[in-house]
Amino acid sequence: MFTSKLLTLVLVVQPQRILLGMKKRGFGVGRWNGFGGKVQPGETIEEAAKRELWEESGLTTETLQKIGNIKFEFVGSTELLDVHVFRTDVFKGDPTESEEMRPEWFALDKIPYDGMWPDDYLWLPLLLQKKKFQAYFKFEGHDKIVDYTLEEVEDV
Ligand SMILES: CNc1ncnc2c1ncn2[C@@H]1O[C@H](COP(=O)(O)OP(=O)(O)OP(=O)(O)O)[C@@H](O)[C@H]1O
Ligand SMILES: [Mg+2]
Ligand SMILES: [Mg+2]
Repeated sequence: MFTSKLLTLVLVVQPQRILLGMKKRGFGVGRWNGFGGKVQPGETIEEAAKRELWEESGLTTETLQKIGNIKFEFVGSTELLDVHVFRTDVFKGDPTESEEMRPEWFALDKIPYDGMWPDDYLWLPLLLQKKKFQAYFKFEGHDKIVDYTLEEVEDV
């Protein structure tokens, strides 16, 4: 009865800053987020993560670290989102605006949590500390978390 949609999310981190993109269209429009999207048939999750990073930010990377898995449920919807979260500290290229995202660097103490999905505030600090995590969030609409679990894990 519940179906699940595989998605990727990549956060590009440097010692003092993080790259986020302003979503210009579609799901999450108007919010800052990492880069990512739907895994396509015939692709591994990691391949999809690299492809979406390239399409949305113009950056390439060889070295994605698996860092988190988040399941999202939206009240009234039978489609769960299964988001695989990666971190990379090594990349090539210059951030370039795409049709989907406008990239911008943020100092690590100036992350725009108020302009992000409300769950990000809870797990992004773990990612920044390179702590692996597993999480579940239940949303009512797109602004309100009504239930969640978040735990650090040895392996994602
Ligand atoms: C609910 N709380 C959430 N918190 C943080 N991030 C969230 C999220 N819910 C979805 N996400 C991310 O949002 C992107 C959606 O995918 P999305 O960009 O629409 O897909 P894709 O790039 O394939 O889009 P196009 O079809 O080309 O427009 C994708 O990275 C996914 O991980
Ligand atoms: Mg996307
Ligand atoms: Mg995309």
